[in-house]
Amino acid sequence: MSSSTSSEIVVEAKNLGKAFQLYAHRNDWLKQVLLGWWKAYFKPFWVLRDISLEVKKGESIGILGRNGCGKSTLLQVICGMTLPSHGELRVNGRIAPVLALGSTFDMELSGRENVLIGGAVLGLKRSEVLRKFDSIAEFAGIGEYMDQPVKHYSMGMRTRLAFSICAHVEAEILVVDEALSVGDAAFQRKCLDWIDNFRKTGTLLFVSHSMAEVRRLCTRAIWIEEGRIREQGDPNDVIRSYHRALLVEKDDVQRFSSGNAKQAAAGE
Ligand SMILES: Nc1ncnc2c1ncn2[C@@H]1O[C@H](COP(=O)(O)OP(=O)(O)OP(=O)(O)O)[C@@H](O)[C@H]1O
Repeated sequence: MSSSTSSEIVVEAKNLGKAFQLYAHRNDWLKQVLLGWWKAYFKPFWVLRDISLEVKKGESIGILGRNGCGKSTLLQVICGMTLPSHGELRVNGRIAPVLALGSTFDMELSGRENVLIGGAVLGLKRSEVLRKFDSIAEFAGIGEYMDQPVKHYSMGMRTRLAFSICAHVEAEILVVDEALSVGDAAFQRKCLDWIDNFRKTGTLLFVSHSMAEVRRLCTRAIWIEEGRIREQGDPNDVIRSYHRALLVEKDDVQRFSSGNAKQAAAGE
C-alpha cells in the first residue's frame, strides 16, 4: 500500500494510453469526418501505452528516452493539451508548461500582448499580469522586441518569453520540455537557478536529453521506451541503465518510418 496521502499526489495517471490517427491517403481525414460513422479511415498509432505513475508534491521528475519514444506526448497529456485515448488522469494544482505555452503564442501579436494572453491562459487575472509585467519583461530579457510581433522572434527568444511567463504565474507544477536547450548559456543558467529555487516548494516535470541536467535537477527519473515506462527510480540508476541500453541498441531508423507497420507486425 502506498504511504502517500491523496493530497500529496499532484499527478496520478492510471493505464494512460494515447493513440494518434494516421491516414494512409491525404483525403482520408475528410472521408473520416464525413463517413466516420460507417467505417474508420485511419489506423491508430499507439504512442503511449499503459502508463501508470504517481507524482508527489515537491518531486522533480526527469523523463528520458530516445527520440520519438513519447516523452513530449506524455507531458502534453498531463498538461491537458491533448486528451488521452485510454486510462485516467488526475492533476492537482496549477500547471505552467513552458514549451507548450510558447507553441500557443499568436505569431501576429507582440510579446507584450502574448504575455497578457499567456498569463490569462495560465490562470492570472489581467491586473496580476499587468502588475508583474515589468518583472516578466526583465526576466525574458528580449528588450525592445517585447513590442514586436512574435513571428519576428528567434526560437530562443520565444522560449525566453514563455519561460518568463511560466516563472511568474506561481504554478504548483512546472513542465519543462527541452525548453532550455534552445536558450543561450546565460539564459540556461538563469533558468536553472530559477528552477533550483522553484524546486524548494514546487513540483517539476522535466524532459531532457541532457543527463547532466537530469542528474542535477531531478529526484526521480522515468525512462520511456516505445510509449511505456521501462524503468524508474533514482536518476543515477536509471541513467546508467539507459546508457547501457543505448550502447547495445542500434540506431533504429524504422522507429520513425514505420511505427504503424511495426505495431501491425506485432499484431497490435
Ligand atoms: N499529432 C501527431 N500525430 C501523429 N503522430 C504524432 C503526433 N505527435 C507525435 N506523434 C508521434 O508520436 C511519437 C512520440 O512523439 P513525441 O514527440 O512524444 O516523442 P519524444 O519522446 O518527445 O521525442 P523527441 O525526443 O524527439 O522530442 C513519435 O513517433 C511522433 O511521430
